Amino acid sequence: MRFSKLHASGNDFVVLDNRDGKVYSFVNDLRLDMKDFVVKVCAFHTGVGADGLILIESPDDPKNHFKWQFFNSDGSVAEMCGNGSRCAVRFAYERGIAGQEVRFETLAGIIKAEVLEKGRRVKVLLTKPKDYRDVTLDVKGTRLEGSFINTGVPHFVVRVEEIDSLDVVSLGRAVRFHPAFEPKGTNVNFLQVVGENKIKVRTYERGVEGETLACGTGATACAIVSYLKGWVKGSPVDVFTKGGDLLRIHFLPDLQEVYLEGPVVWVFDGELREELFL
Ligand SMILES: N[C@H](CCC[C@H](N)C(=O)O)C(=O)O
Repeated sequence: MRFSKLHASGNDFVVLDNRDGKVYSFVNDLRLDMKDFVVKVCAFHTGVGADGLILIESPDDPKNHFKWQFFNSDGSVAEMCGNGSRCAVRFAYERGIAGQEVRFETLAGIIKAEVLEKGRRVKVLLTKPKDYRDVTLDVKGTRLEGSFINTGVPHFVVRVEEIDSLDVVSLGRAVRFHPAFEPKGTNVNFLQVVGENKIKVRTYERGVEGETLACGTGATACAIVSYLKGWVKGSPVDVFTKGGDLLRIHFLPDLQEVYLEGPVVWVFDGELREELFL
């Protein structure tokens, strides 16, 4: 079973072309369910290793170039993924599934994207931010005065003065499973303002259950909350990620359009063998 490995600022994904349903046949023939398949493929050391897995499928509406199924590395399905979108768009562009302007179907709605620099950069029009509200939590003896916002998936965002020494995993896990966000939980983002229209972000990701090197919808959530709070002046906001890459968030003043832009790397192509699943 052919697969490709791509990463967007260190948020890494296994991408498979399932337009002919071959992945489902492969999984069924091995008497697996998709969750088992995803967990085994995304496992570091024993599998390929990735934060998530993306199936590229034929679109329901022929006006769109493709549909995707997005899975976190724990096998859970997420409505959207900003960095995963950038990888999926690069994959579709290079495989001739789409041209420079791309439209694809996700559980969060139709996502439009633009291929830049022959796919080495991708700019994605995300879903309109929604459900914005302030949220104060007491976790592990710490009061977190933050905000909640949905930028395709749910995000809790809190500003801190010093981000590098923060125990993101411990605090992140406590917030991710906090009753305030039941039943589906939330991604957890910490941001530090590091310049005019520049922020640094670290993210504990739902479904990866750990800190990732970048989170596209998380970076966007932090940029939008920073704008709404007046911590930055406006678009574009540069987001420095844990992995060191810079993501650029563009948006209209009324937030009717929000774009995530950044680099994409196509790492390698490979072949999944059945023995991985025995
Ligand atoms: N783990 C997220 C989905 C992926 C989000 C992140 N990788 C991004 O780039 O937006 C969730 O379950 O909400």
